[in-house]
Amino acid sequence: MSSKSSSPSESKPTETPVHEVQTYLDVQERIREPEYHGYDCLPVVVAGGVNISDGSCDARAKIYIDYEGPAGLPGVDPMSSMLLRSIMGRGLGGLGGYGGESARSSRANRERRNREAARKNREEGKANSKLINALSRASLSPWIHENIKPRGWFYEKIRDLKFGIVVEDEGERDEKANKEQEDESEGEDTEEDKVKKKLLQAGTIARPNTSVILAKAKPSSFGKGEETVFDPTYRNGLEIPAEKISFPDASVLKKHIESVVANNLFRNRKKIGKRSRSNATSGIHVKLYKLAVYEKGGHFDWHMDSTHGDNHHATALLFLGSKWNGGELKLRHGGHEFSTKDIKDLGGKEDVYLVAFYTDVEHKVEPVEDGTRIVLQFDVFVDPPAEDDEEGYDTDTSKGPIALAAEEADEYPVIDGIHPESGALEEVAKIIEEKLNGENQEDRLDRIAFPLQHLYRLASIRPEYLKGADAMLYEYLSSYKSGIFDVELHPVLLQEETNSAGRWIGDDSDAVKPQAWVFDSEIAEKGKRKRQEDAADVKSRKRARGPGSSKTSDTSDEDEDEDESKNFEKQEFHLLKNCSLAMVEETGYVEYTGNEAQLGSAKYFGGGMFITMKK
Ligand SMILES: O=C(O)CCC(=O)C(=O)O
Ligand SMILES: [Fe+2]
Repeated sequence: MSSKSSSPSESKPTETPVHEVQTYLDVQERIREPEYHGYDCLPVVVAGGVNISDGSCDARAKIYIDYEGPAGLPGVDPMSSMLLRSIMGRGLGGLGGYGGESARSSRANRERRNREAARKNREEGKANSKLINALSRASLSPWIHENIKPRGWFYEKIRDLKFGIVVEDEGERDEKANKEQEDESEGEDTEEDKVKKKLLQAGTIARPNTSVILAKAKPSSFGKGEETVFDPTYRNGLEIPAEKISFPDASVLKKHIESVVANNLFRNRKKIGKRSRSNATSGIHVKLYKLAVYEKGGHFDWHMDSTHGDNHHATALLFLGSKWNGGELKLRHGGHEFSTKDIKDLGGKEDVYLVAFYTDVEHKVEPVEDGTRIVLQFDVFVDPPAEDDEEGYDTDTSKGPIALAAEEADEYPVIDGIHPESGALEEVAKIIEEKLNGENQEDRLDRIAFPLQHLYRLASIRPEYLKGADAMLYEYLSSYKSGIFDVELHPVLLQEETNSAGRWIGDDSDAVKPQAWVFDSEIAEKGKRKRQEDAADVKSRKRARGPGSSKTSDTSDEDEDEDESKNFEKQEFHLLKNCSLAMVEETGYVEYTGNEAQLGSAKYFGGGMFITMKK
């Protein structure tokens, strides 16, 4: 949704607006581009049964969509997602279907197939909603908040921590500017430059000097699609970049944030299992990004934060002890919501608060009613495992702290009521095992998949970078029964096929309901084959390829042989309501990112977890 006001709870459009359809058309263009194929995504096409590339159909799997949703989850209107609106708005629960359907099929054929699919869905819906339900309950909080209480040991340590703003000496500035113009010099400050800079004291963590800060803060930009823009109707705030903020020693503060974030949001990182408070090498490090200031009327509408590296996975906000009213921070993810309004005393004088969340969690700052709201924003980076160091992160998934914590749900921090329900993970694994390796050989699936709950940069869809519930499920399923499953991660593009009016292709007839299919990466394969044309021999190009062949982009002959042995004829993809994957192609979901434009490799992608039985 491109309009800032069309959040799930705020609007329920009845028609699909044209600009949203345009986004989908853009996506369809993207998937056809050769560069896109280079990304090696598995395009999961939710369509009218028609292959977008040539109208043929090569469906190999059923897609199940969480229609009813698990009972008891705080609801986000399912109509909020364009994709789900299109599919669910027609009152079809647990969509699914068999076989292929060509664009040229007759209407009668389609109707018959639809009736048949609907009947099968009803029969199977019950069984499949069990998996979707269990997956939804295997959930982890995507955020944490901590009141750094006055009189607490840590508050005492940081309350008087001073900081300053680096400014150039006013008198020297013109002279320097002239000199720079003459020299045309750019880059690092010389020793001489540094001398010319001075530090303005900006107060302490508990008592920031508002007037000094306001005098030096500049208007904040934000990323809208591929542009970085200023638009006070979307974001009206001021900021001072990290380079201009100087702490004599911020190590205690940073270590604390690192340890809180590590122990809650990244429990699968190195040494976290030890749960040592003083552990500074938790595999997480934070870097100050900026100081943000909102005065009366200041606000920032819904967005996800832009990322500053493939290993940048969370944002930590330290609310300084200035006084303000309003300006609540709202967070939402996967149907869960949180608001700082519920935190007593936030905005109370000298109170310090910490809120941290994964970068793909949508958030907004409501208008400040009065006072000045001052926040230090930190980027949270996950240290990549050292290349030659297998112990760089916890590879022993059988004892992974997330898996352990999930088994012992009581021990896991329960935040805002979101926590893994004990038993939910085991239930997920059991259902998957039954589907892949059940007694009745005929009914066995070759592969089963579900979406990752978080969004990632393309390069970050890797086991060691998984966030929250994704990390937990990956660990659990990889180690289930000493490793009976192969668990693969793939970027996934969910795609809806509509015509320019936003109608399903073939939607001219009441009888024709949308069918949902998972396609294998045939489209990607075509692009890949084209690239290989010059190099590869004709024979190998003509060979039929299985869907498993999409998992690497640099396919060698050896890989091809291996890929061909994998033939996933029967697969299922289970799509959860409110999952980021279902929303990722909404205009509003990806176009409004944090502080800068989201370009190239910094774009968010959805992913899926694909499970097969180990051979
Ligand atoms: O100040 C806040 O609470 C959050 C600001 C924010 O979301 C941002 O600057 O990206
Ligand atoms: Fe943000």
